[in-house]
Amino acid sequence: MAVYTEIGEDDLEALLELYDAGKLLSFKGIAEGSENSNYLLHTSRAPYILTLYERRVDPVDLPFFLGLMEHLAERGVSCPLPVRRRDGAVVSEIAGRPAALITFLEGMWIRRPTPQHCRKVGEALAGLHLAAEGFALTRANALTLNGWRDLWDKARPRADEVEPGLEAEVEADLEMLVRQWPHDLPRGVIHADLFPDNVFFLGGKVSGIIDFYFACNDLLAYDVATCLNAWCFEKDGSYNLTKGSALLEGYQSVRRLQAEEIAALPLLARGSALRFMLTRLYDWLTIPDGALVTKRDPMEYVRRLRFHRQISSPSEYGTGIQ
Ligand SMILES: Nc1ncnc2c1ncn2[C@@H]1O[C@H](COP(=O)(O)OP(=O)(O)OP(=O)(O)O)[C@@H](O)[C@H]1O
Ligand SMILES: N[C@@H](CCO)C(=O)O
Repeated sequence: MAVYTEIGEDDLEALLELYDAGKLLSFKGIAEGSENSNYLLHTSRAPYILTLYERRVDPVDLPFFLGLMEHLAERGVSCPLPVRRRDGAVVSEIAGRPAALITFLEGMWIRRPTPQHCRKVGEALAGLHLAAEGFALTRANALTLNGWRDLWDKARPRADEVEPGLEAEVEADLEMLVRQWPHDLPRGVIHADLFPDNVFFLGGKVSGIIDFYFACNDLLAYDVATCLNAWCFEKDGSYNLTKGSALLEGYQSVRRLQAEEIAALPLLARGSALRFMLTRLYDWLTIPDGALVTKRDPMEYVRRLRFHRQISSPSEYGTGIQ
């Protein structure tokens, strides 16, 4: 459940007065998600999503996130479009939180992705990378090497509560990644959180990409690695080579990966697994039990880390390179 901030009908009606978005008919909090509060609104004009930005979103970054959605939508990516107020602004305030009204996208996210879904998400990711070219604003990735270290410093003293030995294991990974992290690969705007719950499908096609609130400028292949982690592992923790290969083929049918990017995949996938393990671990240790937020299991990503550690060739992800 992710409704951290409750809003009242009067406040919402007053907020809608600022927009040309019709009169409020109904609204309800959306249970899914974990980062921000989301409401589904029905107005006399259309359905909309109202997002209230919570803990991990720095309001300074909102022009980047919302501007990126506008840039991508103009270039044919199906993503929410921020609704401008009558005065031209896109960021409002409600219940003391910064908030934006965005368009509603049709579709459902896929609980059990097939190789065909993985291929489609690969294509969509590459399409997003190409469409983002030329976006004027930039944002550094707050959740790369330094950000990992900051999170780890906070979580580390209690890591062994989650599994004995985890502290030493993660510390060794982090040190290795800092030493070996690639810096010279192609860069651009990345989504940085393209998990199944952020991709809507309709009739077997990608109908929309949402949740750009970790987007930033970083290595394009790192986004591919994040998708391999998020889409191509089974519930039992095993890697599905057919899915991995489909995702990579889908991506490369739109944007070819350079040999250096392919060679770096094991390291990038390991870094990406560490990144999601760390945010999950931090939340696991800090969000009180009983809060209206679904806590995601850090151990799922510890197991991904262990998998990537024993990879000896990128072909084990399905790249087709021996
Ligand atoms: N533009 C949209 N159109 C339709 N539904 C949306 C839209 N934006 C958000 N939603 C709904 O709200 C839910 C949560 O949104 P979102 O993933 O952005 O939240 P979050 O808290 O940032 O989640 P996450 O944990 O993935 O970071 C989605 O699963 C979807 O059901
Ligand atoms: N997609 C993230 C949550 C939002 O950042 C995870 O599964 O840990």
